[in-house]
Amino acid sequence: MELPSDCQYIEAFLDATAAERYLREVVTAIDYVKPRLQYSIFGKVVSLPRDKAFRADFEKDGSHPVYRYNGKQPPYPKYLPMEPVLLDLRDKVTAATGQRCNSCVVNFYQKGKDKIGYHHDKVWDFEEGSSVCTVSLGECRRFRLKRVGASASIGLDLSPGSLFVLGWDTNQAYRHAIMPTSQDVAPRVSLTYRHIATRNTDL
Ligand SMILES: O=C(O)CCC(=O)C(=O)O
Ligand SMILES: [Fe+2]
Repeated sequence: MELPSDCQYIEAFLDATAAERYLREVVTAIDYVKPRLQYSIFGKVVSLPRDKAFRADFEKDGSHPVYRYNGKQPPYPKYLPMEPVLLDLRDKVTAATGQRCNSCVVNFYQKGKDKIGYHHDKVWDFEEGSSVCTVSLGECRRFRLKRVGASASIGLDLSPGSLFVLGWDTNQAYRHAIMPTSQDVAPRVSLTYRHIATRNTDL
């Protein structure tokens, strides 16, 4: 199925050997926020169905971008500087797409039931007009894009070593999701690179 024109799927962004090597490096380097983050829905507090880690470029004075994905108010997530493996992939992403990226949220989908429900990325902290660039590693999982108000969706299997670019307009007009699966699958890691304008020192 055809993707919207501001999106791009580069299946062989990394070759298979590089994808495996980066997966091992990311698994070794990244500690996720523990316990799993929680959110409230209809008055009930539940854990997110995946693990997350927040990384960004830090200045010498310790200031850094913050992406408040969960609401405009503090507290915002705890950020750490990007590890060398994340910097390395960030540079490859920018070389392939032209998109500058100063932050990376790592998502870890350990089991098939781990997922992300349909959502728009919150853009209040984004550089206006920027795209979200996602590198997938590990298990291949089904991504879906669904136009607001539509029932049909576009499905895409995000394979290890692929790069998906979600354009600004598509993020507004469509919601996106990673579907759960009842199959017994290996873990998947996604590196979601963004260019964030808000800094912790602005808040
Ligand atoms: O894991 C993915 O590929 C998508 C993650 C996502 O949509 C997000 O972190 O906002
Ligand atoms: Fe998203």
